[in-house]
Amino acid sequence: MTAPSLTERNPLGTETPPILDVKGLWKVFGPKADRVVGTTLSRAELKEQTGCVAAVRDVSFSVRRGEVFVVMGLSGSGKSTLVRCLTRLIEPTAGEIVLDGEDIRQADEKRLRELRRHRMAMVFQHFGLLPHRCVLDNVVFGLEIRGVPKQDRYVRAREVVGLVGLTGFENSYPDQLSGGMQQRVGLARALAADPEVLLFDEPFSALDPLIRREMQNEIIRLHHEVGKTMIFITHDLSEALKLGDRILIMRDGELVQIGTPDEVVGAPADDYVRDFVSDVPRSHVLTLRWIMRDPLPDEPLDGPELGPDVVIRDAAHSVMSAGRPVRVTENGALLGVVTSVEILEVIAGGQS
Ligand SMILES: Nc1ncnc2c1ncn2[C@@H]1O[C@H](COP(=O)(O)OP(=O)(O)OP(=O)(O)O)[C@@H](O)[C@H]1O
Repeated sequence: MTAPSLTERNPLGTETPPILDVKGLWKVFGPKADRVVGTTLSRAELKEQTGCVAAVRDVSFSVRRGEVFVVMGLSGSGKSTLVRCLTRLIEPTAGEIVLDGEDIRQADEKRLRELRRHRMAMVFQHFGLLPHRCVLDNVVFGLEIRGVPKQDRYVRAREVVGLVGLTGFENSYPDQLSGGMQQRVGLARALAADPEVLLFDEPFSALDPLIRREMQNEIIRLHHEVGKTMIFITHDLSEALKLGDRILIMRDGELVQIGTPDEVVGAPADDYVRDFVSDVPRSHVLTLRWIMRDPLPDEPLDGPELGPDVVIRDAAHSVMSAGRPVRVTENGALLGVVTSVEILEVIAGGQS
């Protein structure tokens, strides 16, 4: 399938300014790492000839303000290294990282600590909650180390505890909470400092599937409420498709594709991505924009209207029962039509 043009279908609008710009980022582990930057050797050749591992190879991307940006790839593809390089928890070997105008690579240690506390906060898989402190005090602790004045700490802590759905549990201790609830405390702690960007490193991979789903929904709800920019690492495609406004797919340290969920599923960049997405029900991810066509000369154009970004599955009932072409319109303009034929091709054509 051919991807609809980016400007047409970018839900956040291409005009949304980036909050984070990464250009030509490399992280090489091993001796004389900087000499390896720019190499075209394969992973095995590099290891054999230099003893180095290029965990991140020439990766460039921008994250837009307010988007959920997912970094996805198999184990060892370089996701954690990439995201840790953003705040220099791992020192990059080469490249540029600019956060809202600030050159992160120029920051000294003191500035880096401030950045990690106030601008780009990381939410880890293990939140490291303090067992002898109750929920509220765990969140307050996060504010304490960020230097928030004492009188403001409890007000803010109560606010974010409410935001993550833990009202009533303020005085509980971590060992009295389920895994999912402990995650919420960690989340509250990160949110309390109100950083511009939240970085999540596989935060839910240790949770059982039901709680995991609950936490994913929680992230979506929180994102709606606070609209914060989030960079989210996962190796789970369904999680990436569910949460991501855009997904960056990595393989062996390299960027393979950046795209919205429907672009990744509808127009995979190569066989690696195609393989990744082969089990995804296309009708659950692709939108009408992908299947609409020009109206035929004699087709009636008085059918119902739907927007181009309606997911095919959600449109199926209306289109199938319309009895005439459904018009796909945007801002009053007719973009194309969809009939049950196009819907059935996706659902029944071996690509549903
Ligand atoms: N400190 C290190 N020294 C040497 N090699 C490293 C180091 N840290 C990571 N690597 C290597 O870099 C590559 C990328 O690792 P990274 O942990 O970033 O991948 P990942 O996609 O996050 O994987 P996972 O999901 O398993 O955490 C791997 O080959 C790994 O072995």
